[in-house]
Amino acid sequence: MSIEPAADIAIRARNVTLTLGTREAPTEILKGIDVDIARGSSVAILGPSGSGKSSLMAILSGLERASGGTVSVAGVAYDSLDEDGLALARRGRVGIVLQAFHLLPTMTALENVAVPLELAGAPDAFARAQAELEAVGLGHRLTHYPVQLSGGEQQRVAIARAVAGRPDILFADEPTGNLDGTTSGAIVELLFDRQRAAGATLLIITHDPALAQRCDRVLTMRDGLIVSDDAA
Ligand SMILES: Nc1ncnc2c1ncn2[C@@H]1O[C@H](COP(=O)(O)OP(=O)(O)OP(=O)(O)O)[C@@H](O)[C@H]1O
Repeated sequence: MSIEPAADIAIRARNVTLTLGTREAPTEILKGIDVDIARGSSVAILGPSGSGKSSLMAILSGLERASGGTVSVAGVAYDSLDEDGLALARRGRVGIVLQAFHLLPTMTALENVAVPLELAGAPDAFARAQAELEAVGLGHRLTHYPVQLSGGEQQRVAIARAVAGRPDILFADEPTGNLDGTTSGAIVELLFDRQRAAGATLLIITHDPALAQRCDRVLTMRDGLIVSDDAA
């Protein structure tokens, strides 16, 4: 079955399932997700703890393999059971921001942004990384190590790293979960700002209704399914 989506669709999922646990005692985490995400849109995923939000994002961002179904991300259509497809998705044009920042502790802020660019073959990796860090207000923290940065500053580095590769799609899993209220607000503004600058599609998991209202569309998950789909 071809799932090649129209050019205005950034993400297409069809009957995506995830089953974990043992053969004797399988647990259905995702029970058949169907969704199309429009290119350039911002979409929030809400839902109670354990409803499958992070699992869905892990599959759509290429970090995890689905048990069944098909996915097309950033123009790469693949069968989610197919290793080659997964490798393609990983090389695809996606950026990821996670709650726990996930910076490499032995690298400076500049290196954390530049090294992935270099590994991706960008010729001007350090210059681009510096420009991205300046864009997130960290031009004065280039040589600082993560341990020397505040939580908000670390998340800014993570956002700079995610957008530096000029992704078609930006995934954010509770990007403000480890930050205080004031810092959260600033990080959210920054994320939307960088999304617009990159012209990227933004998929964001949040427990914050105010943040969800900032998005074009809100999906709510419950028990492994999308149970509501609203324009915000
Ligand atoms: N590797 C795993 N093995 C077994 N169960 C898992 C595994 N990863 C996740 N789960 C289970 O899958 C369910 C969905 O988890 P997931 O992290 O996707 O939910 P979530 O909606 O993102 O929750 P939260 O808001 O708490 O982050 C949970 O019940 C979780 O315990």
